[in-house]
This record gives sequence, C-alpha cells and structure tokens, in this order.
Amino acid sequence: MPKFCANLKWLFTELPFLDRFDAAARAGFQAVEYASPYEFSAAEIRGRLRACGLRQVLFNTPAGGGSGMACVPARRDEFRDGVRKALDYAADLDCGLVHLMAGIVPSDLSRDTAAAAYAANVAWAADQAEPAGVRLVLEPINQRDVPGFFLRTQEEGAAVVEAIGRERIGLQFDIYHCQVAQGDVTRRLEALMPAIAHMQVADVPGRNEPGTGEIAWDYVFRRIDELGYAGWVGCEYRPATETSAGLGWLKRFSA
Ligand SMILES: O=C(O)C(=O)[C@H](O)CO
Ligand SMILES: [Mg+2]
Repeated sequence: MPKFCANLKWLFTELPFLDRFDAAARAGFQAVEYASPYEFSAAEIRGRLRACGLRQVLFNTPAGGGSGMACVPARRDEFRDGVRKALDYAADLDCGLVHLMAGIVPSDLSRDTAAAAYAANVAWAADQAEPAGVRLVLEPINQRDVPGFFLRTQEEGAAVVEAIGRERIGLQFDIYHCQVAQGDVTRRLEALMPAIAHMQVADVPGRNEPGTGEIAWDYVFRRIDELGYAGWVGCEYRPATETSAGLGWLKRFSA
C-alpha cells in the first residue's frame, strides 16, 4: 500500500500549527506536508520535525495572497523572490519537493499570455531548483474549487513536465482534483505515472477522508501499487468530524 504523509494544513487543525507535528507523529505518520511554512522560521519547524522524528516531504511556493502567481507576467519579480525563499526553506527542512503554484489567470489576460509567462517562470524556477537538489512539482486544480486556476487538467501538467524534463520537475497528481475535473482516475494514473512525483488524496464530493465518497479506494490504491509508485501520498482532506476519529481508513490501507 502507498506511503501516506499527513497534510498539516488540513489535518490536526484542532491544534495550533506547530503542535500538529507531534499529533501527526503520535497518530503513526512518518512524514508531513503542508502548504506554507512561511509564518514560522525554518529553524522552528526543523526543531519540530527533529523532535517528532518526522520527515518533511513537500510544501508550496508562497501563494502571494491567493493560489500562486507563476502564470501572471506582472508578478514575475514577486514570483522569483518566492521561489528563492522556498528553496531556502527546502534546504533548511531537507525537503526534496516544492509545489510551484500556478495561480489564477487574471480576467484581463489572455490564456496564451498566461501560458507564455507560466512556461518561462517554470523553466526559470527549474534552473534554480536543480542545483539546490529540489524537484519542483506542478498541481492541476479543479475549476469548481479554484475558478480560473491556470493548470486545469492532469494532461496539461504532464505536458509541462515533459517539456522541462522529468528529472527536474514532476506532476503532483491530486486524486481529488482529478476526479472532480476529469474522472477516469486510474486510466490517467496509468498514462501519466512516469511524470508523477507526488500524490494527494481526498474523497469526492466532500473532500473528506477516503471512504466517505464516490471513489473506490481499494481499487485505486491497488493500482497505484501495481504501477510501481514509490513516492508519498499526502492526506489532504478535511476530516468529516475530528482528525483522529477519522483515521480508521489509514490503518486499512497503510503498508
Ligand atoms: O489545493 C490543493 O489541492 C493543493 O494541494 C494546493 O497546494 C493548496 O495547498
Ligand atoms: Mg492538492
């Protein structure tokens, strides 16, 4: 079964952020991910990781007050500063994956212009990340949750990965977003597996624990194993009640 890591933006929110590390370790997780470390110093977070014996798997580039800005030409300098900041944190936290957030296409910008800015920004960021030993990941997000988000489908994300090179950049395949936006999850996993560097899960439609909605997780997790996926799967869901009370599914599916 896949290796699951706790997303501390979504799980253990009953506690202040820094206390969620200990809660995750106590619940049996060996690794964590979350969107933003930037409200705390890297040293503070590193201390929590070490004290709890946890590994940092992934975090995002600064969201810039929204969902990122990689597709927005007017925010190029801010984007670049954000990438530099993220790479500094990644070095301090010994984190090998950073999610480069694409952003929302401004209403007065054509999609072609946004696409050109995105391609240039991702290529620049990959050049920065490579010597730092960090692999960037790109995540398509469904339009119902984030209307106007630039990267809409798994195939759009995979095409950028192939253009830049799989060794430098990978696809962040969030099964929740795939099911909402496109469906046909396992066929897409089969087709895109070589490009996938990270996965995330939540059930549909409620974005709660696996097993609370329409996805057949026994089948999906079995196929992920059969396809030889060796990366982490982030638990990026909203607990239906309280985090610990909802972790039963994990015992069923964990290696
Ligand atoms: O929205 C999502 O699914 C994500 O994974 C983004 O990175 C937000 O944290
Ligand atoms: Mg996600």
